[in-house]
Amino acid sequence: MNVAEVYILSGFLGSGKTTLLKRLLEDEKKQGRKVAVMMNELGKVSIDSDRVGDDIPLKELLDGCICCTIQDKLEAQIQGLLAVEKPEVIYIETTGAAHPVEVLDAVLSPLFAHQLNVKGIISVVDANRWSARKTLSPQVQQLLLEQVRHADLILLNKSDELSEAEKAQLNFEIQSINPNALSILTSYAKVAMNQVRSLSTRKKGKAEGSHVHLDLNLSTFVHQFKNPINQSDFEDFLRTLPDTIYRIKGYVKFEYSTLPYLFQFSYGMPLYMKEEMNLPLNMVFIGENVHWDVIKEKLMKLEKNM
Ligand SMILES: Nc1nc2c(ncn2[C@@H]2O[C@H](COP(=O)(O)OP(=O)(O)OP(=O)(O)O)[C@@H](O)[C@H]2O)c(=O)[nH]1
Repeated sequence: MNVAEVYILSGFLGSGKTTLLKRLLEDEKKQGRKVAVMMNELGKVSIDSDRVGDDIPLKELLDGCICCTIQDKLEAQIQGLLAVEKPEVIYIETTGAAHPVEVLDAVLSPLFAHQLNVKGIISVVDANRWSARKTLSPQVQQLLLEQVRHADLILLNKSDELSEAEKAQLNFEIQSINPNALSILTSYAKVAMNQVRSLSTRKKGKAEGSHVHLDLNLSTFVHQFKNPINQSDFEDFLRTLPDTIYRIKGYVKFEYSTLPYLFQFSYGMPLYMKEEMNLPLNMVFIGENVHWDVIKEKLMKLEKNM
């Protein structure tokens, strides 16, 4: 089965994400890999898509932000890409207003989680905007913070506009918020490609037989059920989960039904929707500092109890 690498480019409006994307695509051209790019803009017309070469399939996710209104559309588009274009790598340039957890959530569908290897979230920080962030609304300040906190690689961009003292101060501030990520001072997003490509090599805590990605801060875990389970045992299991599991979604079959349910769990709230057909019983988890091997053990026990 083809597994496509996925890079998520995050960062506030105007921070330099497209500049970075252009660099990454130039490098891909040299490597000769098959690339797909997904972009989304807040408006109807995307200017940035003109900057991508003709030979790269581009799916634009207009009419909204990846994180809120168009999750289903994104899911269908990725599925289409995987089936038709079979890219080796997918770059997702998120809107500057996107929250990294929501983006990761939108990207990972239980329908194709096994076909994607999410290498990491690269956040581009606009150095001047960061320094002046106290003048922004509390919501925007929080978003900037989250984009730093959840990143695996942080580019402190537009450093050409900073003095040496300001550079040191910025680096110090960012590293104290996210000591796990590599942070690099850049000008026009000029980053050494090996620092981008080596993101996955810093994985840790991989559970046996499972797919764990992004182990630095946010991490994801995919479990495949082989059998139906008991619903009340499943709900007991949910109650034992750490509150650093932000999101679960996937298909699960209960003993009383021949068809699966789409299960959604967001910040403690479970939701079930009955499906009309049989689907692979994959369940995707997104969390922070979670011992996935413990979760996996509990999930396997649910199946054994049957
Ligand atoms: N001085 C300076 N300007 C930069 C740097 N990086 C990018 N820019 C400029 O900043 C502007 C925004 O860069 P983009 O790459 O389009 O930023 P973006 O994050 O994709 O912007 P949105 O698509 O609006 O979210 C452009 O005019 C870039 O040329 C840098 O390191 N220094």
